[in-house]
Amino acid sequence: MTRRTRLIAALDTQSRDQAEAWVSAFGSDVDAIKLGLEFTYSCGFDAVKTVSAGRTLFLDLKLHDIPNTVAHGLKSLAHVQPALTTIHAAGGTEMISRAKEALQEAFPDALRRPKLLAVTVLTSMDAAGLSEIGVSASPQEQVLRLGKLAIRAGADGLVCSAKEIAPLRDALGDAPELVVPGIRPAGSASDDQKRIMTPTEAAQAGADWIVVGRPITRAANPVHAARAIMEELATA
Ligand SMILES: O=C(O)c1cc(=O)[nH]c(=O)n1[C@@H]1O[C@H](COP(=O)(O)O)[C@@H](O)[C@H]1O
Repeated sequence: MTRRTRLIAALDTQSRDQAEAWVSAFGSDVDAIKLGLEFTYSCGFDAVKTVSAGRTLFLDLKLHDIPNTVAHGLKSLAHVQPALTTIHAAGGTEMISRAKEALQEAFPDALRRPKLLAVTVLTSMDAAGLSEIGVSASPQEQVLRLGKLAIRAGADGLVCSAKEIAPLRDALGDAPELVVPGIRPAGSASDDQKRIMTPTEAAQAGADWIVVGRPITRAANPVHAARAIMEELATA
């Protein structure tokens, strides 16, 4: 199956002005924007709505709580209208299925319903980090375990690193939306990311979306950095 891998720019900032400036500078140089907990906690939901108006929004709040709390939290997203939103797969089957039901109730029109993405193992974790929290499985084994559980429970897609795309596709097929952070163009700093790959590698492995933050937002020219990644994706 041929898929076009699309670029999500992660606008991790506490400044509404900065986020607005990036969004207007990018134009069509990115396919979607991501606003996460840094922006939402600092600037609030009204700012999320204003900054994302007219754009495809990935609202990344990574909910992880008891099923009832997660379900009610998601129901209140009806006024924001993201295209994608996140919960942690480690919340388990009941949390994920209640999350899905909540989105179905809050967005009765399936075409306007946000896709529910389950975060598997954060791309900032490696085997040592997993072992520290009592998980003896490798990152790949743990991503597969959580990914299968999440899709069975009703998630529409998964957040994983590019290293796990091939085994996830083998296990789950083409349908789940795979959203891939931990992306670093060749030669850029890895920062706090541990499981990283380049845009080309992620596209060739079959990512639906890549999520890129600092390599764009901290570049001397964020628009040029975004454009270079789009060009890399187009020729991958
Ligand atoms: O859910 C995410 O988007 C996410 C999951 C994950 O495992 N790793 C990860 O880095 N992210 C997000 O992807 C973005 C990556 O940012 P950079 O490391 O600056 O490119 C950040 O906004 C993270 O919150």
